[in-house]
Amino acid sequence: CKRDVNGVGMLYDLLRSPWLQALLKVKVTFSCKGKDFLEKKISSGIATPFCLLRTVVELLREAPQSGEIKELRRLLRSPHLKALLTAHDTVAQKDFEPTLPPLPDNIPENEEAMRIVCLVKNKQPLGATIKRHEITGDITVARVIHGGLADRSGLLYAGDKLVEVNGVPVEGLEPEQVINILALSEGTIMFKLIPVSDRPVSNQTTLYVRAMADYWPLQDPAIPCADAGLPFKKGEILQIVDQNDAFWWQARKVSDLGACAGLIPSNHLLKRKQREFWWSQPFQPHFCLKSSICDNSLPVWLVWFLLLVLLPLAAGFRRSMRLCRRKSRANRHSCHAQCSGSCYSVLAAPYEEVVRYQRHPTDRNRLIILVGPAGVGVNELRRRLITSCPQQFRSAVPHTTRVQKSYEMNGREYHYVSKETFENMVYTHRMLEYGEYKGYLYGTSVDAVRTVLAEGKICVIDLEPQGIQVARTHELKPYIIFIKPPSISCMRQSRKNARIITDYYVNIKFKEEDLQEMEESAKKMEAQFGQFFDQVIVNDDLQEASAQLLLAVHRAQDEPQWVPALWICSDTQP
Ligand SMILES: Nc1ncnc2c1ncn2[C@@H]1O[C@H](COP(=O)(O)OP(=O)(O)OP(=O)(O)O)[C@@H](O)[C@H]1O
Repeated sequence: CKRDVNGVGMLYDLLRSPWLQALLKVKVTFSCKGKDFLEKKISSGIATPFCLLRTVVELLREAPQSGEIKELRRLLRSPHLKALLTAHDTVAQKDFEPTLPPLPDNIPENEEAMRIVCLVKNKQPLGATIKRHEITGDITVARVIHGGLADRSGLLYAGDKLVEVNGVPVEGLEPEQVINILALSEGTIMFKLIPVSDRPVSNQTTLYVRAMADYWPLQDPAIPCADAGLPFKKGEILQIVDQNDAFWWQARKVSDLGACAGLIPSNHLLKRKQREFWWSQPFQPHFCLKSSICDNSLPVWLVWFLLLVLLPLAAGFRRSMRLCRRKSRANRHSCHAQCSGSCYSVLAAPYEEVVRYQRHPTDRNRLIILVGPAGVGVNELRRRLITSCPQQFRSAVPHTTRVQKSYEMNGREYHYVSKETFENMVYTHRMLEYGEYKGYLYGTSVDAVRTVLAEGKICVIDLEPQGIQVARTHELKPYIIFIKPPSISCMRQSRKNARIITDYYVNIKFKEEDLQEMEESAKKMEAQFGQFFDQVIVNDDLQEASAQLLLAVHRAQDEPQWVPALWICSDTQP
Protein backbone atom coordinates (compact mmCIF):
# COMPACT_ATOMS: atom_id res chain seq x y z
CA CYS A 1 0.00 0.00 0.00
CA LYS A 2 1.80 3.07 -1.33
CA ARG A 3 -0.47 5.71 0.12
CA ASP A 4 -1.58 4.85 3.63
CA VAL A 5 -4.95 6.54 3.21
CA ASN A 6 -6.82 4.55 5.84
CA GLY A 7 -3.94 3.92 8.24
CA VAL A 8 -3.70 0.28 7.31
CA GLY A 9 0.06 0.48 7.09
CA MET A 10 0.27 2.03 10.51
CA LEU A 11 -1.91 -0.72 11.99
CA TYR A 12 0.22 -3.32 10.26
CA ASP A 13 3.39 -1.83 11.73
CA LEU A 14 1.80 -1.62 15.17
CA LEU A 15 0.72 -5.24 15.21
CA ARG A 16 4.15 -6.35 14.09
CA SER A 17 6.01 -4.21 16.62
CA PRO A 18 8.10 -6.33 19.01
CA TRP A 19 7.02 -4.41 22.13
CA LEU A 20 3.31 -5.08 21.47
CA GLN A 21 3.99 -8.71 20.81
CA ALA A 22 5.99 -9.00 24.03
CA LEU A 23 3.16 -7.34 25.94
CA LEU A 24 0.63 -9.72 24.46
CA LYS A 25 2.82 -12.66 25.43
CA VAL A 26 2.93 -11.43 29.02
CA LYS A 27 -0.81 -11.03 28.96
CA VAL A 28 -1.37 -14.54 27.61
CA THR A 29 1.00 -16.10 30.11
CA PHE A 30 -0.55 -14.10 32.86
CA SER A 31 -4.11 -15.10 31.92
CA CYS A 32 -3.24 -18.78 31.61
CA LYS A 33 -0.97 -19.35 34.54
CA GLY A 34 -1.52 -16.53 36.95
CA LYS A 35 -5.21 -15.85 36.78
CA ASP A 36 -6.38 -18.66 39.06
CA PHE A 37 -3.56 -18.03 41.44
CA LEU A 38 -4.27 -14.32 41.66
CA GLU A 39 -7.96 -14.81 41.97
CA LYS A 40 -7.34 -17.14 44.87
CA LYS A 41 -5.17 -14.59 46.59
CA ILE A 42 -7.54 -11.73 45.94
CA SER A 43 -10.45 -13.74 47.27
CA SER A 44 -8.46 -14.66 50.38
CA GLY A 45 -7.86 -10.95 50.97
CA ILE A 46 -4.07 -11.03 50.77
CA ALA A 47 -3.69 -9.63 47.32
CA THR A 48 -1.99 -6.50 48.44
CA PRO A 49 -0.03 -4.58 45.83
CA PHE A 50 3.18 -5.96 47.29
CA CYS A 51 1.89 -9.59 47.00
CA LEU A 52 0.82 -8.87 43.45
CA LEU A 53 4.22 -7.50 42.66
CA ARG A 54 5.89 -10.66 43.94
CA THR A 55 3.50 -12.83 41.91
CA VAL A 56 4.10 -10.87 38.73
CA VAL A 57 7.85 -11.12 39.24
CA GLU A 58 7.46 -14.90 39.63
CA LEU A 59 5.41 -15.12 36.44
CA LEU A 60 7.87 -13.00 34.54
CA ARG A 61 10.65 -15.37 35.58
CA GLU A 62 8.91 -18.18 33.76
CA ALA A 63 8.06 -16.08 30.69
CA PRO A 64 10.38 -16.05 27.63
CA GLN A 65 13.26 -13.73 28.51
CA SER A 66 13.03 -10.87 26.02
CA GLY A 67 14.71 -7.52 26.71
CA GLU A 68 11.44 -5.93 27.82
CA ILE A 69 10.61 -8.72 30.25
CA LYS A 70 14.03 -8.49 31.76
CA GLU A 71 13.64 -4.73 32.09
CA LEU A 72 10.21 -5.10 33.70
CA ARG A 73 11.54 -7.67 36.16
CA ARG A 74 14.42 -5.41 37.06
CA LEU A 75 12.06 -2.51 37.70
CA LEU A 76 9.64 -4.57 39.77
CA ARG A 77 12.46 -6.00 41.87
CA SER A 78 14.06 -2.64 42.63
CA PRO A 79 14.20 -1.89 46.37
CA HIS A 80 12.55 1.53 45.89
CA LEU A 81 9.41 0.10 44.35
CA LYS A 82 9.26 -2.63 46.96
CA ALA A 83 9.64 -0.09 49.76
CA LEU A 84 6.96 2.11 48.21
CA LEU A 85 4.46 -0.72 47.96
CA THR A 86 5.23 -2.00 51.46
CA ALA A 87 4.63 1.50 52.84
CA HIS A 88 1.41 1.71 50.85
CA ASP A 89 0.21 -1.63 52.23
CA THR A 90 1.03 -0.64 55.80
CA VAL A 91 -0.96 2.55 55.50
CA ALA A 92 -3.82 0.88 53.60
CA GLN A 93 -4.15 -1.81 56.23
CA LYS A 94 -3.97 0.84 58.98
CA ASP A 95 -1.22 -1.19 60.49
CA PHE A 96 0.04 1.54 62.84
CA GLU A 97 2.21 1.05 65.88
CA PRO A 98 1.41 1.35 68.69
CA THR A 99 -2.35 1.00 68.71
CA LEU A 100 -3.99 4.12 70.06
CA PRO A 101 -6.49 3.68 72.91
CA PRO A 102 -10.18 4.15 72.10
CA LEU A 103 -11.61 7.59 72.69
CA PRO A 104 -13.23 7.91 76.12
CA ASP A 105 -17.02 7.37 76.31
CA ASN A 106 -17.72 10.20 78.69
CA ILE A 107 -17.03 13.03 76.28
CA PRO A 108 -18.65 16.12 77.80
CA GLU A 109 -21.62 17.83 76.24
CA ASN A 110 -19.63 20.83 75.10
CA GLU A 111 -17.47 18.44 73.12
CA GLU A 112 -17.14 21.02 70.38
CA ALA A 113 -14.80 23.02 72.57
CA MET A 114 -12.81 20.02 73.77
CA ARG A 115 -10.03 18.32 71.85
CA ILE A 116 -8.50 14.96 72.63
CA VAL A 117 -4.95 14.59 71.49
CA CYS A 118 -2.98 11.36 71.63
CA LEU A 119 0.76 11.62 71.13
CA VAL A 120 3.15 8.71 71.07
CA LYS A 121 6.15 9.62 73.15
CA ASN A 122 9.43 8.20 71.99
CA LYS A 123 12.86 9.04 73.36
CA GLN A 124 12.49 12.63 72.18
CA PRO A 125 11.07 15.23 74.54
CA LEU A 126 7.51 16.32 73.91
CA GLY A 127 8.65 19.70 72.58
CA ALA A 128 6.20 21.89 74.49
CA THR A 129 6.28 23.86 77.72
CA ILE A 130 3.37 24.64 80.02
CA LYS A 131 2.62 27.45 82.45
CA ARG A 132 -0.01 28.55 84.94
CA HIS A 133 -2.16 31.44 83.70
CA GLU A 134 -1.57 34.34 86.13
CA ILE A 135 -5.24 35.31 86.36
CA THR A 136 -7.33 32.17 85.82
CA GLY A 137 -4.83 29.69 87.31
CA ASP A 138 -5.38 27.40 84.29
CA ILE A 139 -2.54 25.23 83.07
CA THR A 140 -1.90 26.16 79.46
CA VAL A 141 0.58 25.27 76.77
CA ALA A 142 3.15 28.06 76.98
CA ARG A 143 4.97 27.29 73.77
CA VAL A 144 5.41 24.57 71.20
CA ILE A 145 9.01 24.03 70.15
CA HIS A 146 9.55 24.23 66.39
CA GLY A 147 10.35 20.85 64.89
CA GLY A 148 9.57 19.00 68.15
CA LEU A 149 7.10 16.15 68.60
CA ALA A 150 4.15 18.36 69.55
CA ASP A 151 4.84 20.72 66.67
CA ARG A 152 5.10 17.92 64.12
CA SER A 153 1.79 16.49 65.32
CA GLY A 154 0.10 19.80 64.49
CA LEU A 155 -2.33 19.17 67.36
CA LEU A 156 -1.00 21.29 70.21
CA TYR A 157 -0.79 25.07 70.17
CA ALA A 158 0.47 27.75 72.53
CA GLY A 159 -2.52 28.90 74.59
CA ASP A 160 -4.38 25.53 74.61
CA LYS A 161 -5.79 24.90 78.08
CA LEU A 162 -5.00 21.48 79.57
CA VAL A 163 -7.94 19.68 81.19
CA GLU A 164 -6.57 16.17 81.64
CA VAL A 165 -3.32 14.36 81.06
CA ASN A 166 -3.61 10.59 80.77
CA GLY A 167 -6.99 10.72 82.49
CA VAL A 168 -5.71 12.80 85.42
CA PRO A 169 -7.50 16.17 85.79
CA VAL A 170 -4.93 18.96 86.00
CA GLU A 171 -7.15 21.49 87.73
CA GLY A 172 -5.48 22.68 90.91
CA LEU A 173 -2.17 21.02 90.03
CA GLU A 174 1.09 22.92 89.84
CA PRO A 175 2.85 22.91 86.42
CA GLU A 176 5.66 20.85 88.00
CA GLN A 177 3.14 18.15 88.99
CA VAL A 178 1.82 18.01 85.43
CA ILE A 179 5.36 17.75 84.14
CA ASN A 180 5.89 14.90 86.57
CA ILE A 181 2.89 13.03 85.15
CA LEU A 182 4.29 13.55 81.66
CA ALA A 183 7.75 12.45 82.66
CA LEU A 184 6.43 9.23 84.15
CA SER A 185 4.26 8.44 81.11
CA GLU A 186 5.54 6.05 78.53
CA GLY A 187 4.20 5.31 75.07
CA THR A 188 0.95 7.11 74.39
CA ILE A 189 0.07 10.33 76.18
CA MET A 190 -3.51 11.50 76.00
CA PHE A 191 -4.29 15.17 76.48
CA LYS A 192 -7.79 16.49 76.92
CA LEU A 193 -7.68 20.19 76.21
CA ILE A 194 -9.68 23.25 75.32
CA PRO A 195 -8.17 24.74 72.17
CA VAL A 196 -7.04 28.35 72.27
CA SER A 197 -9.71 30.50 70.64
CA ASP A 198 -7.50 32.78 68.57
CA ARG A 199 -4.42 30.96 67.50
CA PRO A 200 -1.60 33.46 66.83
CA VAL A 201 -0.87 33.75 63.14
CA SER A 202 2.83 33.43 62.63
CA ASN A 203 3.95 35.97 60.06
CA GLN A 204 7.51 36.22 61.27
CA THR A 205 10.38 36.05 58.89
CA THR A 206 13.34 33.92 59.79
CA LEU A 207 16.20 35.92 61.20
CA TYR A 208 19.89 34.97 61.35
CA VAL A 209 22.12 36.28 64.09
CA ARG A 210 25.67 35.89 65.32
CA ALA A 211 25.85 35.12 69.04
CA MET A 212 28.06 37.68 70.75
CA ALA A 213 28.25 35.72 74.01
CA ASP A 214 28.17 32.11 75.23
CA TYR A 215 24.95 30.69 76.63
CA TRP A 216 24.52 27.60 78.80
CA PRO A 217 20.83 26.89 79.53
CA LEU A 218 21.65 24.37 82.24
CA GLN A 219 23.32 27.16 84.21
CA ASP A 220 20.46 29.60 83.71
CA PRO A 221 17.96 29.48 86.57
CA ALA A 222 15.59 31.78 84.67
CA ILE A 223 14.94 29.52 81.68
CA PRO A 224 11.41 28.04 81.70
CA CYS A 225 12.71 24.58 80.75
CA ALA A 226 16.45 23.97 80.78
CA ASP A 227 16.14 20.80 78.67
CA ALA A 228 14.46 22.82 75.93
CA GLY A 229 17.32 25.36 75.90
CA LEU A 230 19.79 25.73 73.07
CA PRO A 231 23.38 26.07 74.26
CA PHE A 232 25.61 28.16 72.00
CA LYS A 233 29.03 29.70 71.89
CA LYS A 234 29.94 33.23 70.87
CA GLY A 235 30.46 33.56 67.15
CA GLU A 236 27.98 30.79 66.27
CA ILE A 237 25.31 31.67 63.72
CA LEU A 238 21.75 31.04 64.90
CA GLN A 239 18.52 30.88 62.93
CA ILE A 240 15.76 32.52 64.98
CA VAL A 241 12.49 30.78 64.11
CA ASP A 242 10.14 32.23 66.71
CA GLN A 243 10.07 35.58 68.50
CA ASN A 244 6.49 35.43 69.76
CA ASP A 245 7.62 35.42 73.37
CA ALA A 246 9.23 38.70 74.39
CA PHE A 247 11.74 36.91 76.64
CA TRP A 248 12.39 33.50 75.13
CA TRP A 249 13.00 33.02 71.45
CA GLN A 250 13.31 29.75 69.59
CA ALA A 251 16.38 29.11 67.47
CA ARG A 252 18.49 26.53 65.70
CA LYS A 253 22.17 26.56 64.85
CA VAL A 254 22.80 26.94 61.13
CA SER A 255 25.33 24.16 61.49
CA ASP A 256 22.45 21.84 62.45
CA LEU A 257 19.26 23.08 60.79
CA GLY A 258 17.68 19.63 60.83
CA ALA A 259 17.52 19.67 64.63
CA CYS A 260 14.51 20.70 66.67
CA ALA A 261 14.64 24.36 67.79
CA GLY A 262 15.66 25.32 71.32
CA LEU A 263 14.96 28.21 73.67
CA ILE A 264 17.36 31.13 73.81
CA PRO A 265 17.03 34.36 75.78
CA SER A 266 15.67 37.19 73.68
CA ASN A 267 17.74 40.28 72.91
CA HIS A 268 15.63 42.22 75.36
CA LEU A 269 16.08 39.66 78.15
CA LEU A 270 19.83 39.39 77.66
CA LYS A 271 20.28 43.13 77.67
CA ARG A 272 18.29 43.34 80.88
CA LYS A 273 20.44 40.63 82.47
CA GLN A 274 23.60 42.35 81.31
CA ARG A 275 22.43 45.61 82.86
CA GLU A 276 21.53 43.89 86.13
CA PHE A 277 24.93 42.19 86.19
CA TRP A 278 26.67 45.44 85.38
CA TRP A 279 25.00 47.33 88.23
CA SER A 280 25.52 44.46 90.67
CA GLN A 281 29.32 44.73 90.25
CA PRO A 282 31.30 46.91 92.65
CA PHE A 283 32.84 49.89 90.86
CA GLN A 284 36.09 49.02 89.13
CA PRO A 285 38.11 50.98 86.67
CA HIS A 286 37.61 49.33 83.30
CA PHE A 287 40.86 47.75 82.20
CA CYS A 288 41.55 47.01 78.60
CA LEU A 289 43.20 43.78 77.61
CA LYS A 290 46.29 45.78 76.86
CA SER A 291 46.09 48.01 79.91
CA SER A 292 49.32 46.64 81.31
CA ILE A 293 51.31 48.13 78.49
CA CYS A 294 49.86 51.61 78.76
CA ASP A 295 52.11 54.42 79.73
CA ASN A 296 50.73 56.96 82.18
CA SER A 297 52.65 59.72 80.55
CA LEU A 298 50.74 59.28 77.31
CA PRO A 299 47.51 61.06 76.53
CA VAL A 300 44.32 59.12 77.25
CA TRP A 301 43.69 58.32 73.61
CA LEU A 302 47.00 56.47 73.48
CA VAL A 303 45.92 53.68 75.78
CA TRP A 304 46.53 51.16 73.05
CA PHE A 305 50.20 50.98 72.89
CA LEU A 306 51.44 49.76 69.56
CA LEU A 307 54.88 49.61 68.11
CA LEU A 308 55.30 49.83 64.39
CA VAL A 309 58.83 49.55 63.17
CA LEU A 310 59.30 48.16 59.72
CA LEU A 311 61.62 45.46 58.55
CA PRO A 312 63.91 47.26 56.15
CA LEU A 313 62.45 45.95 52.92
CA ALA A 314 58.91 44.94 53.58
CA ALA A 315 56.64 47.87 54.23
CA GLY A 316 54.02 47.39 56.90
CA PHE A 317 55.59 44.52 58.82
CA ARG A 318 55.53 45.53 62.43
CA ARG A 319 58.30 44.59 64.86
CA SER A 320 57.63 42.56 67.94
CA MET A 321 56.18 44.37 70.89
CA ARG A 322 57.38 41.66 73.20
CA LEU A 323 60.28 43.48 74.88
CA CYS A 324 58.32 46.61 75.47
CA ARG A 325 55.38 44.65 76.88
CA ARG A 326 57.65 42.81 79.29
CA LYS A 327 59.16 46.07 80.52
CA SER A 328 55.74 47.55 80.97
CA ARG A 329 54.49 44.51 82.83
CA ALA A 330 57.47 44.65 85.15
CA ASN A 331 56.52 48.25 85.91
CA ARG A 332 52.81 47.28 86.19
CA HIS A 333 51.48 50.40 84.59
CA SER A 334 47.75 50.46 84.48
CA CYS A 335 45.45 52.45 82.32
CA HIS A 336 42.68 53.60 84.53
CA ALA A 337 41.33 56.12 82.17
CA GLN A 338 38.52 55.39 79.81
CA CYS A 339 38.75 52.57 77.42
CA SER A 340 38.30 53.38 73.77
CA GLY A 341 34.72 53.27 72.56
CA SER A 342 35.59 50.32 70.40
CA CYS A 343 36.25 47.98 73.34
CA TYR A 344 33.66 45.25 73.52
CA SER A 345 31.45 46.21 76.38
CA VAL A 346 29.16 44.00 78.40
CA LEU A 347 26.34 46.27 77.33
CA ALA A 348 26.90 45.60 73.65
CA ALA A 349 24.17 43.86 71.66
CA PRO A 350 24.02 40.15 72.58
CA TYR A 351 23.10 39.14 69.04
CA GLU A 352 24.19 40.68 65.78
CA GLU A 353 21.90 40.25 62.80
CA VAL A 354 23.76 38.68 59.91
CA VAL A 355 23.09 37.87 56.26
CA ARG A 356 24.80 35.64 53.75
CA TYR A 357 27.06 37.77 51.57
CA GLN A 358 28.80 36.77 48.38
CA ARG A 359 31.25 39.34 47.07
CA HIS A 360 30.57 40.22 43.45
CA PRO A 361 33.70 39.73 41.30
CA THR A 362 33.65 43.43 40.38
CA ASP A 363 33.35 44.55 44.03
CA ARG A 364 36.42 45.60 45.99
CA ASN A 365 38.19 42.81 47.85
CA ARG A 366 37.40 42.30 51.49
CA LEU A 367 40.07 43.45 53.94
CA ILE A 368 41.90 40.53 55.54
CA ILE A 369 42.78 41.07 59.20
CA LEU A 370 45.12 38.74 61.06
CA VAL A 371 44.89 38.70 64.84
CA GLY A 372 46.95 36.70 67.29
CA PRO A 373 49.06 36.81 70.43
CA ALA A 374 52.58 38.23 70.14
CA GLY A 375 55.04 35.69 68.79
CA VAL A 376 52.44 33.28 67.39
CA GLY A 377 53.60 33.94 63.83
CA VAL A 378 51.15 36.54 62.51
CA ASN A 379 53.92 38.46 60.74
CA GLU A 380 55.60 35.34 59.43
CA LEU A 381 52.34 34.08 57.91
CA ARG A 382 51.49 37.47 56.48
CA ARG A 383 54.99 37.85 55.00
CA ARG A 384 54.78 34.41 53.39
CA LEU A 385 51.33 35.16 51.95
CA ILE A 386 52.41 38.45 50.42
CA THR A 387 55.69 37.15 49.03
CA SER A 388 53.84 34.14 47.53
CA CYS A 389 51.97 36.54 45.22
CA PRO A 390 52.90 40.22 45.60
CA GLN A 391 50.72 41.15 42.59
CA GLN A 392 47.67 39.97 44.48
CA PHE A 393 48.38 40.65 48.16
CA ARG A 394 49.63 43.81 49.82
CA SER A 395 49.92 45.34 53.21
CA ALA A 396 48.85 48.86 54.13
CA VAL A 397 51.71 51.38 54.45
CA PRO A 398 51.69 52.76 58.00
CA HIS A 399 51.98 56.39 59.09
CA THR A 400 54.66 57.65 61.44
CA THR A 401 55.81 60.89 63.00
CA ARG A 402 59.47 59.84 63.02
CA VAL A 403 61.98 61.36 60.66
CA GLN A 404 62.45 59.78 57.25
CA LYS A 405 65.80 57.99 56.83
CA SER A 406 68.00 58.56 53.83
CA TYR A 407 67.27 55.20 52.19
CA GLU A 408 63.51 55.40 52.81
CA MET A 409 60.87 56.75 50.49
CA ASN A 410 57.69 58.51 51.58
CA GLY A 411 54.76 56.16 50.96
CA ARG A 412 56.93 53.04 50.63
CA GLU A 413 58.14 52.22 54.15
CA TYR A 414 55.90 54.79 55.85
CA HIS A 415 53.85 57.87 55.24
CA TYR A 416 55.84 60.51 57.17
CA VAL A 417 53.55 63.03 58.80
CA SER A 418 53.74 65.67 61.52
CA LYS A 419 52.51 64.97 65.03
CA GLU A 420 49.62 67.38 64.50
CA THR A 421 48.54 65.62 61.31
CA PHE A 422 48.79 62.23 63.01
CA GLU A 423 46.75 63.37 66.01
CA ASN A 424 44.19 64.87 63.71
CA MET A 425 43.87 61.51 61.95
CA VAL A 426 43.28 59.85 65.30
CA TYR A 427 40.64 62.37 66.35
CA THR A 428 38.83 62.01 63.05
CA HIS A 429 38.78 58.19 63.41
CA ARG A 430 41.00 57.62 60.41
CA MET A 431 43.36 55.28 62.28
CA LEU A 432 42.59 51.59 62.67
CA GLU A 433 45.25 51.38 65.36
CA TYR A 434 48.07 53.54 66.58
CA GLY A 435 50.68 53.72 69.29
CA GLU A 436 53.90 55.25 70.42
CA TYR A 437 57.45 53.93 70.33
CA LYS A 438 60.50 55.84 71.49
CA GLY A 439 58.59 59.10 71.41
CA TYR A 440 57.22 58.70 67.87
CA LEU A 441 53.72 57.77 66.79
CA TYR A 442 52.98 54.89 64.46
CA GLY A 443 49.62 53.81 63.06
CA THR A 444 47.72 52.05 60.29
CA SER A 445 45.18 54.30 58.64
CA VAL A 446 41.93 53.51 56.87
CA ASP A 447 43.20 55.56 53.92
CA ALA A 448 46.24 53.28 53.56
CA VAL A 449 43.94 50.25 53.43
CA ARG A 450 41.68 52.00 50.91
CA THR A 451 44.65 52.68 48.64
CA VAL A 452 45.49 48.97 48.43
CA LEU A 453 41.88 47.96 47.86
CA ALA A 454 41.44 50.61 45.18
CA GLU A 455 44.32 49.02 43.27
CA GLY A 456 42.24 45.82 43.09
CA LYS A 457 44.56 43.98 45.49
CA ILE A 458 43.78 42.07 48.64
CA CYS A 459 44.91 44.09 51.63
CA VAL A 460 46.29 41.95 54.48
CA ILE A 461 46.99 43.66 57.78
CA ASP A 462 47.60 42.49 61.32
CA LEU A 463 45.73 44.23 64.05
CA GLU A 464 45.50 44.23 67.81
CA PRO A 465 42.07 42.76 68.60
CA GLN A 466 40.89 46.03 70.14
CA GLY A 467 41.02 47.51 66.66
CA ILE A 468 38.59 44.96 65.19
CA GLN A 469 35.47 46.99 65.98
CA VAL A 470 36.91 50.08 64.31
CA ALA A 471 37.70 48.11 61.17
CA ARG A 472 34.32 46.35 60.99
CA THR A 473 32.66 48.66 58.51
CA HIS A 474 30.37 48.32 55.54
CA GLU A 475 33.15 49.72 53.36
CA LEU A 476 36.01 47.40 54.39
CA LYS A 477 33.91 44.27 55.15
CA PRO A 478 36.87 42.71 56.96
CA TYR A 479 37.36 38.96 57.18
CA ILE A 480 39.03 38.27 60.50
CA ILE A 481 41.40 35.35 60.94
CA PHE A 482 42.65 34.42 64.39
CA ILE A 483 46.10 32.83 64.43
CA LYS A 484 46.07 30.50 67.38
CA PRO A 485 49.06 28.86 69.03
CA PRO A 486 49.03 25.06 69.25
CA SER A 487 49.51 23.35 72.62
CA ILE A 488 52.68 24.21 74.54
CA SER A 489 54.09 20.73 73.94
CA CYS A 490 53.63 21.18 70.18
CA MET A 491 55.24 24.63 70.31
CA ARG A 492 58.26 23.23 72.14
CA GLN A 493 58.86 21.14 69.05
CA SER A 494 57.87 23.53 66.26
CA ARG A 495 59.54 26.63 67.81
CA LYS A 496 62.82 24.87 68.61
CA ASN A 497 64.75 26.94 66.09
CA ALA A 498 62.45 29.96 65.95
CA ARG A 499 63.57 33.39 67.11
CA ILE A 500 61.53 36.14 68.74
CA ILE A 501 62.31 39.57 67.42
CA THR A 502 62.56 41.48 70.65
CA ASP A 503 64.39 44.57 69.55
CA TYR A 504 65.76 45.99 66.39
CA TYR A 505 68.99 44.02 66.64
CA VAL A 506 68.21 41.31 69.17
CA ASN A 507 66.69 37.95 68.28
CA ILE A 508 66.33 35.44 71.07
CA LYS A 509 65.02 31.91 71.40
CA PHE A 510 61.54 31.20 72.74
CA LYS A 511 61.62 30.44 76.46
CA GLU A 512 59.05 28.36 78.33
CA GLU A 513 57.50 31.53 79.77
CA ASP A 514 57.08 32.95 76.25
CA LEU A 515 55.08 29.92 75.22
CA GLN A 516 52.92 30.12 78.34
CA GLU A 517 52.36 33.81 77.82
CA MET A 518 51.33 33.14 74.24
CA GLU A 519 48.83 30.49 75.31
CA GLU A 520 47.33 32.72 78.01
CA SER A 521 47.11 35.70 75.72
CA ALA A 522 45.40 33.58 73.04
CA LYS A 523 42.83 32.39 75.57
CA LYS A 524 42.08 35.95 76.63
CA MET A 525 41.73 37.08 73.03
CA GLU A 526 39.34 34.27 72.21
CA ALA A 527 37.32 34.93 75.34
CA GLN A 528 37.01 38.62 74.62
CA PHE A 529 36.92 38.80 70.85
CA GLY A 530 36.15 35.26 69.64
CA GLN A 531 32.72 36.34 68.37
CA PHE A 532 34.39 38.40 65.63
CA PHE A 533 36.65 35.67 64.28
CA ASP A 534 35.54 34.37 60.89
CA GLN A 535 38.21 31.71 60.91
CA VAL A 536 40.72 30.23 63.34
CA ILE A 537 44.01 28.83 62.08
CA VAL A 538 46.26 26.91 64.46
CA ASN A 539 49.86 27.75 63.61
CA ASP A 540 51.73 24.57 64.42
CA ASP A 541 53.30 23.48 61.16
CA LEU A 542 54.22 26.67 59.32
CA GLN A 543 53.72 25.25 55.82
CA GLU A 544 50.32 23.90 56.70
CA ALA A 545 49.22 27.12 58.40
CA SER A 546 50.38 29.12 55.36
CA ALA A 547 48.36 26.87 53.04
CA GLN A 548 45.29 27.25 55.27
CA LEU A 549 45.72 31.01 55.28
CA LEU A 550 45.89 31.17 51.48
CA LEU A 551 42.75 29.06 51.23
CA ALA A 552 40.91 31.15 53.82
CA VAL A 553 41.81 34.41 52.08
CA HIS A 554 40.45 33.14 48.76
CA ARG A 555 37.36 31.74 50.44
CA ALA A 556 36.70 35.14 52.01
CA GLN A 557 36.67 36.77 48.58
CA ASP A 558 34.94 34.08 46.51
CA GLU A 559 32.52 32.19 48.74
CA PRO A 560 29.38 33.31 50.59
CA GLN A 561 29.99 34.31 54.20
CA TRP A 562 27.87 35.54 57.09
CA VAL A 563 28.37 39.27 57.55
CA PRO A 564 26.55 41.87 59.68
CA ALA A 565 23.22 42.75 58.04
CA LEU A 566 24.10 46.43 58.43
CA TRP A 567 26.94 46.06 55.94
CA ILE A 568 24.52 44.97 53.27
CA CYS A 569 21.24 46.69 54.08
CA SER A 570 22.53 50.20 54.24
CA ASP A 571 25.06 52.25 52.38
CA THR A 572 25.27 54.82 55.09
CA GLN A 573 25.54 52.69 58.20
CA PRO A 574 28.95 51.53 59.51
N1 LIG B 1 54.65 27.54 62.90
C1 LIG B 1 55.86 27.99 63.20
N2 LIG B 1 56.85 27.14 63.39
C2 LIG B 1 58.09 27.58 63.69
N3 LIG B 1 58.42 28.85 63.82
C3 LIG B 1 57.48 29.77 63.63
C4 LIG B 1 56.13 29.39 63.31
N4 LIG B 1 55.40 30.50 63.18
C5 LIG B 1 56.22 31.53 63.40
N5 LIG B 1 57.46 31.10 63.67
C6 LIG B 1 58.62 31.91 64.02
O1 LIG B 1 58.36 32.52 65.27
C7 LIG B 1 58.98 33.80 65.33
C8 LIG B 1 57.94 34.84 65.70
O2 LIG B 1 57.03 34.96 64.61
P1 LIG B 1 56.41 36.38 64.20
O3 LIG B 1 57.44 37.46 64.30
O4 LIG B 1 55.71 36.21 62.95
O5 LIG B 1 55.41 36.54 65.39
P2 LIG B 1 54.26 37.61 65.56
O6 LIG B 1 53.02 36.88 65.82
O7 LIG B 1 54.27 38.55 64.44
O8 LIG B 1 54.66 38.28 66.90
P3 LIG B 1 55.20 39.77 67.17
O9 LIG B 1 54.01 40.63 67.00
O10 LIG B 1 55.67 39.66 68.56
O11 LIG B 1 56.26 40.02 66.14
C9 LIG B 1 59.59 34.04 63.97
O12 LIG B 1 60.96 33.69 64.06
C10 LIG B 1 58.88 33.06 63.07
O13 LIG B 1 59.68 32.66 61.99
